[in-house]
Amino acid sequence: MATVSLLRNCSRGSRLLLHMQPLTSASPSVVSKPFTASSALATIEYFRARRGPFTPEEKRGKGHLITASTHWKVERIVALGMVGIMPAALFIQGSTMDHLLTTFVYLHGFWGIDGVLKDYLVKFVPWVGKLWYLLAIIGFAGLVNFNFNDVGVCKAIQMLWSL
Ligand code: HEM
Repeated sequence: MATVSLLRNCSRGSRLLLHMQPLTSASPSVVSKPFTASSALATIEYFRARRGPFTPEEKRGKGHLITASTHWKVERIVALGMVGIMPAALFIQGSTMDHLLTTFVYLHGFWGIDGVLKDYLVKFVPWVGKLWYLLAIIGFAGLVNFNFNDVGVCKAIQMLWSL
């Protein structure tokens, strides 16, 4: 269900970007309207992440992407995914599992630390988010490289445990 609504929001978002108009419905008039400053503002408003309160219409997906809540759902899907992937990695190994495990654990850890930094540190060190993004990109690239050009994370964890 969450995936369906995510896909629906993505397709709505891409249609919106194409026409630079807030999408109120699948009305054909949206396609013919010219690009104006107010429609650009409406587009920015549509994508702007905010914490609410949301109207019942917005909660049903009208006029706002509700990016923050979509992000919240994706975070939970990733965390739940790890509950299956971690034990599965004990039995099924290979490059697909290496990349799956890396992506899920890394995304979860990335968002977890990102949340902690935003909650407690950004107030005192405003640039810490940028530093975190940079470190995270370098770290993820390193893991992907390790998966492609070395034994991969599953085998590496196994080798660590057998020491
Ligand atoms: C199956 C394993 C795991 C599950 C189900 C899980 C689930 C969760 C959940 C539900 C939260 C709370 C999110 C929130 O309140 O916003 C969380 C937070 C967090 N997790 Fe995990 N997690 C798992 C493994 C891991 C691993 C392996 C790491 C390390 C890379 C990690 C790092 C974090 C961090 C840094 C936070 C944020 C803590 C905070 O906000 O104080 N988790 N996790």
